[in-house]
Amino acid sequence: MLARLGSHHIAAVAHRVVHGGAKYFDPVRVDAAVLADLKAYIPLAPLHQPFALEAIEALLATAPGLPQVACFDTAFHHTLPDVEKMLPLPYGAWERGLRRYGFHGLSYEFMSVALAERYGDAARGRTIVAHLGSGASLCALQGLRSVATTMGFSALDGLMMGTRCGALDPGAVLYLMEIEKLTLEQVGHVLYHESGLLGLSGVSSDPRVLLQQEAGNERVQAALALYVRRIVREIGAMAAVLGGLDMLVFTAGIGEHNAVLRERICRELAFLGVDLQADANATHAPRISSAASRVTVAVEPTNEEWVAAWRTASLIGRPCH
Ligand SMILES: Nc1ncnc2c1ncn2[C@@H]1O[C@H](COP(=O)(O)OP(=O)(O)O)[C@@H](O)[C@H]1O
Ligand SMILES: CC(=O)OP(=O)(O)O
Ligand SMILES: [Mg+2]
Repeated sequence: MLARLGSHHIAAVAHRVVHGGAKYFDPVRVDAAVLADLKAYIPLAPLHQPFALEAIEALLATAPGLPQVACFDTAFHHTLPDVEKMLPLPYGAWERGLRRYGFHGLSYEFMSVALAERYGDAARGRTIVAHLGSGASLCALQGLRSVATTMGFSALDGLMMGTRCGALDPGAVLYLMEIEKLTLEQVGHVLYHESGLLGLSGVSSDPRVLLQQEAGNERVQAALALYVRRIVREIGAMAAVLGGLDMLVFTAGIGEHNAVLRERICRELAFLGVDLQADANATHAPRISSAASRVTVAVEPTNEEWVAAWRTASLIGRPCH
């Protein structure tokens, strides 16, 4: 990487760090003490946290003077009201930091900038952003701030994902461990790596592959149907929290590129006043709702790296281009 940059001066390195725990919200310059804190959150985000921290640690060793800034996926959801943050566990859990943090915050922060630019005040109302990538979540925004989100304490909660289960009855986890005798490690592997689209279909975590094999494969059909159903259910829940819906935005790999799944999701949302314009949806146009739709439906490419770079530049006092 350094060789590729040649003679360019590096002012700082921005990192997307998925979990900032209860301590870190604003971007922070990472030193050995901060790194040690962030390592404590590895069990809360095992698919993400270790890899970001590995990169930071390697650079701390090779270029100790180079500012490195951690930008947190959890930060954007700092505005959630307590009623969304709290988990219905014994109160001590809340005091120990067991609560809904929410993720994909860099993506939602990007949306708060991009949607305001493209739609002005129309984006400041009751908006739901669907970040559908390998991981997937929804964020309900009011005045472009997060008021509800589907991911929780870890990036396992909420929507069904490529290999992650999403929201699951905790009783199922107890059953897997107590009756089926899975160890803690095995159950973690099932929930993070062997569930979701891959687990149900037995074919792939990628909807592109599943859509190709759907005809004649009942497990693939079931996986896609549940994937869509979970999104529809959660959009209904978010709309209830918002008291209605003005704008629905699709982003990330699947949200930006998969017109078939967008169509299947939106078809179930007619009761909210969602109506797609088929050609606009097929070509991934910025606005894919029909003129008659009561809800503006948008496709907006995300850019988490831009947010991390922008935040890092602000922290170290350099302009960001
Ligand atoms: N051109 C495309 N057409 C359809 N789906 C796509 C395309 N590009 C990416 N995807 C989908 O995006 C998903 C990955 O999303 P992405 O946001 O890149 O995830 P992550 O950042 O978590 O790796 C893949 O499952 C794939 O189905
Ligand atoms: C937090 C998370 O799930 O991120 P990703 O979608 O990139 O896996
Ligand atoms: Mg992503």
